[in-house]
Amino acid sequence: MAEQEKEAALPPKENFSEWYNDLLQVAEIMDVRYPVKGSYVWYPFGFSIRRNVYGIIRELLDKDHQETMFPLLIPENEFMKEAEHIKGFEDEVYWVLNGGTTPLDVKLALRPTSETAIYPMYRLWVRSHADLPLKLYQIVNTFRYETKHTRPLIRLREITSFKEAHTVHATWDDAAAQVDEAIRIYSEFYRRLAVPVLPSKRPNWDKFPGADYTIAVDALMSDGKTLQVGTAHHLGDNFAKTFDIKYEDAAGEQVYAHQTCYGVSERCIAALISIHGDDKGLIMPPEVAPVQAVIIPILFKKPEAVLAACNDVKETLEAAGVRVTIDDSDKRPGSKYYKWEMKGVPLRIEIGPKDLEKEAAMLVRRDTGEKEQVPLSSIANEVIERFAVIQFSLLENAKENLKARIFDCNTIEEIKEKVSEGIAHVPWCGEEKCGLELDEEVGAGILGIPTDQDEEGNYKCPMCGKDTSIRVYVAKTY
Ligand SMILES: Nc1ncnc2c1ncn2[C@@H]1O[C@H](COS(=O)(=O)NC(=O)[C@@H](N)CS)[C@@H](O)[C@H]1O
Ligand SMILES: [Zn+2]
Repeated sequence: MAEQEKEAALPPKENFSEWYNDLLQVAEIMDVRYPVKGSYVWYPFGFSIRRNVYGIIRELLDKDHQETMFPLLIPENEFMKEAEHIKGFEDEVYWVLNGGTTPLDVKLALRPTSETAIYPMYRLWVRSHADLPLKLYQIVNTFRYETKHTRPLIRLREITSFKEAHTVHATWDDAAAQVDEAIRIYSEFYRRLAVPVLPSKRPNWDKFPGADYTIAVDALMSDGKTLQVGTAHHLGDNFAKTFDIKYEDAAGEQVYAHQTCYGVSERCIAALISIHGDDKGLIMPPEVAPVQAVIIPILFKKPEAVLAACNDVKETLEAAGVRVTIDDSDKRPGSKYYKWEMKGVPLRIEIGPKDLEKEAAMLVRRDTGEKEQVPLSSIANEVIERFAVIQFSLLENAKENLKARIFDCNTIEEIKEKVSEGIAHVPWCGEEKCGLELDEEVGAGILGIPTDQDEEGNYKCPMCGKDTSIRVYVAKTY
């Protein structure tokens, strides 16, 4: 990859939009110059982050799901079967009309999501309650003709990393338990990325087309807007009735199955970049960092001895499973620091003649800048311990920041003021009319009813004044 000729200056993070766009390029995560709107190119460095991040979601799902892959193209007759689903996607679906110069007799949809590709096959696969629960997932590209402003990793027309799980159950309750399990898996997935998320039940007007209800997890981005970073849908037996997915129960009756589906996309990477980065660039949680430690030789004296020590340290760390590199390029140390800080490498290891005299190395944390000299003899333990400390610190800081930016509000004025900084926690009577009017009034929408809705208090809906015991999150969103 062509090295950055000059050290491209990154705007300060408070200019979040410019900071985010420039960082994707300068840190070599995504190249946004591809000539199709809403389609972007992974640089190898960015793709390595994706591989590590999706390795975690696979680890969590593979405990009791199976990974598979369904076709990209969906025949129109299948796609058009589920009325609500079509209504939800008719403006977003791409169609293939020709094969070469031959018009197709059946139009083919590029999957915007795969219910209508998968469920005709589930109809063939599900026969008896012994086949249930069926829990499959795939990680594929999907296509949505987004008309809102497209943004790399956040709002794509080609979603390159769409992890969609589709499960089949004997009863509505079993499917409801699976939706809760999906949100638990997502909360654990995001904890591993040191990204705190808020699970909430979406209001009816914002649920997935064809679902009974939707529970989503939202992350608070550093500009105070929230990003929906995962969703789980209870599909009831709506799709089972449409696609005739039935099983024979213990009494020999044919029963329609109940289903769920749940998905995340590369927004998970947008969230970790946005939440952990700073003015110097990325800060990678160690578990997903393509390079976890970079060794910088300080070569003004005894260069051979220093380089030999650096290679020993690299071998020792590699043997301990650390992703480590030595930057022995002929750049001056300062520009090396700049490059690897930009790429968010969690730990820098400086080794020079003075360190050698003490048989030590200087460890520098990317997240805090803290420097500490450690003995070469225990470098692997010292490095691995610090990864755990960095992970804990990134998550705790992010949790504190989130907590500090959720504001209890009771009046429209308070809500208006607070949604420009973060999330308003607002009483709501539950009426759609009030919910939509609130959105109009304050320019921010109801995210949903927190799943950990603790107290049943008595509040007044800020729109209609009616007594209510529930409060919802309201925020400006991506
Ligand atoms: N245009 C987009 N670009 C990037 N990510 C997106 C886009 N649209 C949706 N997503 C992400 O994909 C997740 C799942 O999409 S969804 O429409 O909510 N749900 C489904 O498609 C269901 N079939 C579950 S997989 C969303 O929570 C959101 O995080
Ligand atoms: Zn109301």
